[in-house]
Amino acid sequence: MGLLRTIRRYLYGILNYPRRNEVGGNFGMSFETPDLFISLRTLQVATNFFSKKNVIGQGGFGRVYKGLMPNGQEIAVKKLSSNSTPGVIEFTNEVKLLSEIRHLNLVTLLGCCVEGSDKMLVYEYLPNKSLDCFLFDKEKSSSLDWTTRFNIAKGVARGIPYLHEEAPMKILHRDIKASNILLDESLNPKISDFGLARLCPEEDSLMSTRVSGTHGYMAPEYAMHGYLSVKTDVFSYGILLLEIISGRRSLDRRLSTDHADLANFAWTLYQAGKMLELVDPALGDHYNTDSVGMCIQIGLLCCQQTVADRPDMNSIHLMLSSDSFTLLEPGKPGGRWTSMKSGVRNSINTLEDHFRNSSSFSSFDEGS
Ligand SMILES: Nc1ncnc2c1ncn2[C@@H]1O[C@H](COP(=O)(O)OP(=O)(O)OP(=O)(O)O)[C@@H](O)[C@H]1O
Repeated sequence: MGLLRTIRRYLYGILNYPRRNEVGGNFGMSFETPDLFISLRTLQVATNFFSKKNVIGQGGFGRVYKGLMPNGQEIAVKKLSSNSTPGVIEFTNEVKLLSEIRHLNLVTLLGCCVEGSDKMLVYEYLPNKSLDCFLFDKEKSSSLDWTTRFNIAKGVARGIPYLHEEAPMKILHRDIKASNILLDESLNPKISDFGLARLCPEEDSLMSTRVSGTHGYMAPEYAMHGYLSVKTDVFSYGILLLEIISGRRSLDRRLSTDHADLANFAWTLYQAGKMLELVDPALGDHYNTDSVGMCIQIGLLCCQQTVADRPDMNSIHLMLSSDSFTLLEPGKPGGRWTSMKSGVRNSINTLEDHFRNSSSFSSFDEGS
């Protein structure tokens, strides 16, 4: 109970500072409270008492429900499982970060609810769900033509540098992957799920005690040694880009060793001068070979083993936006990793320490 009270107090502090009076204007919403808190009762009514019929997704921390607000606005409510202990940290993290950032290619947080053991996040509703629902579904993948895929790749490449360089707080997402790219009615992408996001390290990279993310998208230096930097997001973006081109998952253990790891498979084809064999068969011949070739090369540049050789996200966006960019030859992609280095968990200079020591976290730590 004490912890929940602290979290609530903490969230209240964050959400009312510094724009208590701006919220309605910012979100164009007419919720019953002037801040971001939405009552449990309102969400119960909006989701038909969290009816099974309203379930639109299931994530690692709980179910996602579709809801309808009294003003007619459609919403998505992410309800954290009450027994989800790590979820409390991710929850506070997500609310804090999302309440401060606005971008066309990032999902908008409309509000949150903390009542009793219930913790919920309320987002704008994206009618086309997530990219993975299209990409890895044989029947739906054909509705993603190359122009749409390229537009999605570019949109994500616009959203990440906003997080890295332009947002009020510089942020690492840490979990860029197809299921975290939501699609609006016109299939424009919005990056979601900031549960694992962290403030950008002030130095080039820092160590993280808790290595979290998704297998198959994690940069090897992060998975194995806990080194975290903007280039870990770049690595994940590269994997995502190769998935968008190929319609294949980053890791597919049903395939032979040579084919299971997408980045290595793409690299082998690239070196053999057969990179177009990577293209999703669902695209048939309906794609621009120059544009696809450029994207494969950019994807491979992002996945390089040598961290310093990976481009930053702003450069990637520039490369995708210009035909005349001369791309470097990509080096070897990050190898597969199997275990995390044990010393990582005991590291003193942790990103979590850095995060806690920042003034914005002091109210959370007090009394917890
Ligand atoms: N704002 C939204 N609008 C529409 N659908 C959504 C929205 N948010 C989430 N969903 C759907 O709910 C699913 C689960 O989302 P969630 O972010 O909880 O988990 P995830 O990213 O798939 O997995 P994990 O949390 O384990 O990384 C998504 O894949 C998507 O299909």
